[in-house]
This record gives sequence, structure tokens and C-alpha cells, in this order.
Amino acid sequence: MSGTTTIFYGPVINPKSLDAYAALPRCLLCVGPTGNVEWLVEDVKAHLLQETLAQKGCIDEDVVELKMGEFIIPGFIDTHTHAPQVPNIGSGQQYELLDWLDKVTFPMEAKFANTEFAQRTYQNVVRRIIDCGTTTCCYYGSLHLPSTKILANIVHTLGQRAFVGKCNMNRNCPSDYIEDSASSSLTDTSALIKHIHELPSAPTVHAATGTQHEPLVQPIITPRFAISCTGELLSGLGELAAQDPHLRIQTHISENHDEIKFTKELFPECESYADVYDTHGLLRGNTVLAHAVHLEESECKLIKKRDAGISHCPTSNFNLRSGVAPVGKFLDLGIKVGLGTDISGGFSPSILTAIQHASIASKIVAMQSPPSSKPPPPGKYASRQLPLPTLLYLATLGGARVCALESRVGSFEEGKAFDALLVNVRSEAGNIGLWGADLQDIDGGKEGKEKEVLDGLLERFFFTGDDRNISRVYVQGRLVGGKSFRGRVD
Ligand SMILES: O=c1[nH]c(=O)c2nc[nH]c2[nH]1
Ligand SMILES: [Zn+2]
Repeated sequence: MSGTTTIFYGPVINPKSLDAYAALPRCLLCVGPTGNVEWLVEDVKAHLLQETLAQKGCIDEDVVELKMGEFIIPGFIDTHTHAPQVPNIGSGQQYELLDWLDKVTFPMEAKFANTEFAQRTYQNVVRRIIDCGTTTCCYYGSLHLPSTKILANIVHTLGQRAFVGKCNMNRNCPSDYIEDSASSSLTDTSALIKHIHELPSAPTVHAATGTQHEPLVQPIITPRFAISCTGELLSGLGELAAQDPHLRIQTHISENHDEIKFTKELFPECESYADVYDTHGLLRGNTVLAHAVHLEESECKLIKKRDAGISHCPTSNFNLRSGVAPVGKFLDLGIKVGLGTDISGGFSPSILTAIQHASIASKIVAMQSPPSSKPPPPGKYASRQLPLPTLLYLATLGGARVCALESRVGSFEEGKAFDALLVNVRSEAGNIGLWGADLQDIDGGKEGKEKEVLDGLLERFFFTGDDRNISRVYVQGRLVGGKSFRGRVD
């Protein structure tokens, strides 16, 4: 589609805020040649379609009319995952974090010293993640520069929007998987940044304003976590970050009790785990903090003050028995939150699984909260189950905010990128059993009920859907994945 104009007509789900989205059964949406949304009209009755197209000066353009049971939503944003851990998915789940790193994770990541292995593996990893509907991904690579360059190249070739980082880790790691020194770690990080900045990128200019947008693939500073970095290394990374305010930063925080205890022993001069990052210049508006399960009150305040974002990784938090992150509380405090798959602490590459587990995590918090006779006030999330609009928000706009990308992705607005999924819940998608009745309802023209039907389809897609239902994946208007892209029956 890139290079031409494409117009879609049919149901669109458009996130608006933490507690609202627009369900638009008859939306007309135009994607321009640069892959940005050129315009959208929220409700066009079928008999007014041609007239509306004429008003927009698009009388000769082809229109992609969605079939019954198809709808478009913004692409998913995975704010935290580890590309070199994908071959480990589903193994070693008996451990908690620190043992899991030593016994399962570091040995796998060490294999990425071999660039042929990296080339083969990353090709499959990125393809799989795109086909799960992830249009923007924050990737941890291994500590190896050559393999992480390969990861960035593959992401770039396959057309995903992503931040790619090389792990910094120069202490408390096995002898065959550790960086020689702070200075070699910093040198390799700078080399990766340079490499990614030099990847060719099509200019994505806003037609009306002429604004030049950021390239799809960008580097991200990636201190693995405080335990694996000396103060010297963290300071060096902070200095690197200070040179470029657009450079994103990602790391782990406060995932597991033993990890927190060890971190405090290593940095006794710091007031808290969050303060370790802050002291070294690594806590700012484009920092992505994964997990945040056991934050202290003062850390929440500091994170809010610095406007850093949290990647909620519920699958991993359950799987490694780390705990349940108080996401509703973060939202009430105004802290930015998105979702992360955190492979292979998490065992699924799909943000759909993260959505399901975020819902269950919030139900656990709700069940553990004191009973109340009054319903929670609207817009307050601390002690209640996260509703559907909030789950959608976390997977899209919330993630975009965490990545400092909300002006580009996360929802459909004129001038934003068309990063989108065409979802298909028709029976031929292959997980029928649930959908048939609703589709008949739509077929039967449930006059006035179309929005409710669309709400129902979204909910069931979130809780029972999978990549069989993700027919097409678009990034910046370009078709990059999905079931139909793989040439299977659509
Ligand atoms: O879930 C996690 N996965 C990791 O690879 C990791 N490294 C440090 N802390 C971590 N937590
Ligand atoms: Zn992680």
C-alpha cells in the first residue's frame, strides 16, 4: 500500500483515553502515500459513501470495504521484550528471577555470540512478533554488538517500528557472558547507536506541516538492570543519554524481593532502586521501566516527577512468581503505563496474552481490596478490575506514551502513522465457536446495536483471539505481516 492512497470503509476501534474508545461501525479512513492517516470520517452511512468520497476529492480511489466480522484497531505496542530469549519460551519456569537468569537465561543469551545463530533466530523472532500484531516493539538484544546490529537490520528490513538496545552488563554475570569493562560496554553502545542511525529510512513527512518524523527503527540505551552494571557504567550511559534527549532508555526495576535487596546492597548511597537510575541520569520522560512490582511510595513519586513510564509485564510477573504490580494505583497517580510481553519471563510473544493477564492481575488486586458498598468512582483504578477501554489503552496509546511516541502511533488521528491491525473474527479465521452468533446478529442488521456488537467482538478478540484472527499488520501504511500476508487463507 505504501506509495499510494488507500481508503478503508468499515468498523474501526479508536482508543481515546484510559476509560474510553470510539467504536465506529461505519468509519471511512484514508491512508496517504507516506503511510499517515490523511483523514477519517467517523460515521458514513452506506448510501452517503460516494458523496463523502467526492467531498474529499477521492472519487477515483479504490475503497477497501471490510467484510462482516472484520475491524481495524491500532497496532499493539510491546514496551518490553527480550529477542534473544525467544528460543527459551516455556522452559525453566520453576525458577524465580535471579536463579532463572543464571540457570536458563544467561546461557541462552550467550549463544548470540554466534552471528549465524543470531541471523537465523532473529529472523524468525521478529517475523513471529509482527504476526502477533506488534507494530511497535522495545527490544532488548543480548550484550553482543554484532548480533544486536543484526537484530536491528532484520527489524528494519521486515518493516516493524522498534527500539533496539544492546544489553549493558559488566558485573554479577557469568564469566562467558559479561562485558570486559564499563568503557568497552559504552563504546559498543555508541557503535550500535551509530549503526541504527545510519540505517536508510524513508522520510515520513507530514504532508500539511512538513514535519519530519522519527525513523521506524531507533536505538535505545539498555542497562540490563542495576545489579549487572557498575556505577561507572551507569554514569557513562547517563552521559550518553544527556547528549541526546530523544534517545530512549529501558531497564528493569523492582521485579523481585531478592533483586531489590541485592540492588540496595550494591548502591547503599542511593535512597531507593529508582534513585539508582535517577542518580545516574537515567530516569526521564522517555525511560521505560519494566515490572515495577514492589515500588515504594517515594519511588512512585520520583517516577511520576521524572515522567518515566512503566511497562506492565503481568505474564512474566506471574510466571516467575514476582508478584502483582499495582497498575491501577500507577494510573491513579498519573504514571504512564504500557504492556510488555517480557519474553521469556513471559511465555507468549503476543500482547493479547499480556492483555488477558493484565485483566487477571487487576482482578487479583480487586479481590484483595477491602469490600466497598459503593462502586469505584469513574477514572479511579486502584482497587478494581481494569475495564475493556483501559486494557485497549494500555496495549496501544498507553504504550505509545511510554515510548514517547504518542504523537505518531497508538490511535488513529489525522497526521499520525497508520500502524494498524485488520482483525478477522469470521469463522474462516479458524477459531470459530464464539463468533457465529454475533455475526448473524450483525447480518440481521441489529439496527442501532452496531456499537454494542463491536464492543462484544473486541472483548472476545482480546480474551479468546490469537494470531489466526490478525489478518493484516500495517506499519506506517505498509503491509508487513498477518495471516493473509503469509499467503494463507485469509
Ligand atoms: O524479567 C526479567 N528478564 C530479564 O532478562 C532480566 N534481566 C534482569 N532483570 C530481568 N528481568
Ligand atoms: Zn525483561
